[in-house]
Amino acid sequence: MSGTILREVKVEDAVGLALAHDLTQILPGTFKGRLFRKGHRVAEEDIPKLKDIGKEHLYVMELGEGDLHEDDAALRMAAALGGTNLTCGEPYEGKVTLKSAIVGLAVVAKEVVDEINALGEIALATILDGTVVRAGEGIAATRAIPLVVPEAKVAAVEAIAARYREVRGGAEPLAVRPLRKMRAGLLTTGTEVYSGRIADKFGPAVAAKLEALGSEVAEQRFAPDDRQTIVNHIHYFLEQRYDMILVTGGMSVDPDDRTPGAIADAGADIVSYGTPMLPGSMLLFGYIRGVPIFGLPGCVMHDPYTSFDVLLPRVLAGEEIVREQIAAMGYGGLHRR
Ligand SMILES: Nc1nc2c(c(=O)[nH]1)N[C@H]1C(S)=C(S)[C@@H](COP(=O)(O)OP(=O)(O)OC[C@H]3O[C@@H](n4cnc5c(N)ncnc54)[C@H](O)[C@@H]3O)O[C@H]1N2
Ligand code: MOO
Repeated sequence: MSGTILREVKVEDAVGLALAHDLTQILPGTFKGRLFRKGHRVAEEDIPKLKDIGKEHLYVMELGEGDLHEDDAALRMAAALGGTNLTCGEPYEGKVTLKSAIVGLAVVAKEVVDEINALGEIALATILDGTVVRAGEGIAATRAIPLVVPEAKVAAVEAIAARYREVRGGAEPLAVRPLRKMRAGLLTTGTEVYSGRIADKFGPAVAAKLEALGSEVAEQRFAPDDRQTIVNHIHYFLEQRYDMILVTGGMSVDPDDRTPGAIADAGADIVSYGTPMLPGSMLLFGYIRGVPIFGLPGCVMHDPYTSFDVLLPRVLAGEEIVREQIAAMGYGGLHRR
């Protein structure tokens, strides 16, 4: 703080003065929020309420040159970081939240977050990169830790954000990518399903996962555990020009698990067979004539969060999936213990 004067005033003597910051009330289990807004002029009847939340003294503030109030610091940082499809809220208890305006895939540059938080005195908290967000959900929040911070700290945040944009050819440190509506061809393998021995549970589960993200299964077909039959169905889906091909079942180590071999025989470039995440370790991802193709293991049918649920939104957001990205899914990828 350079030149800022913070004077403590007894609440009894504060009548008529403007509050220097939002004041929070916490009633455990019932309420946590702003009781008084910054700038509110203290009235006689406020005194008991202030005492109830533990305030005996209030600050009267004269901001020095080169200093920023927590609200202004949080606003400037949010403005510097915010990108496409994000809206910036008003300061609340010294915090500004960047919220998604759409359903989409959150883009969060971890290196920017880490560099900013290493500065000290200011905080940037985000969700994880690649998370699916709904409209109105927060993806990041900025805040100054002390009530007043040097303006230079905030300028440093602005410089980090600007440098990232410059070095990455205009890429945004925080943004939300919209999800495309894709039409998928779904091939369900398994002689036990094809023959009618058991009812198909994979089709409805996969359709629900696609629909939840605004896409659809355009056509479902069934095949026994026969390599050439699976290849033929994949080629049929290519002729239909579906945006994505999904093949379920037969992904692990039994002699009847024909799917990975069939996907290769069909002519796919396999980005990865095997994904370091549980559930979903037997997932295969590749491209066939530019069309994304997945081999989906049994767990996708019954587990709500698998490697498919990580990769599907990325594909819908238009990302080109590369091997390194799949290899990096192992850290934090154990969800079935
Ligand atoms: N020794 C090992 N065992 C297993 C491994 C492994 O690496 N070594 N991997 C495990 C993982 S991970 C998974 S996931 C499962 C199953 O993977 P698959 O994709 O090969 O699944 P299937 O064998 O085809 O089927 C498993 C189970 O689910 C039933 N199923 C399949 N499709 C349908 C459908 N459309 N509707 C209803 N039920 C279906 C199928 O009848 C089997 O009972 O393997 C682990 N084991
Ligand atoms: O691929 Mo398994 O699907 O990890 O459970």
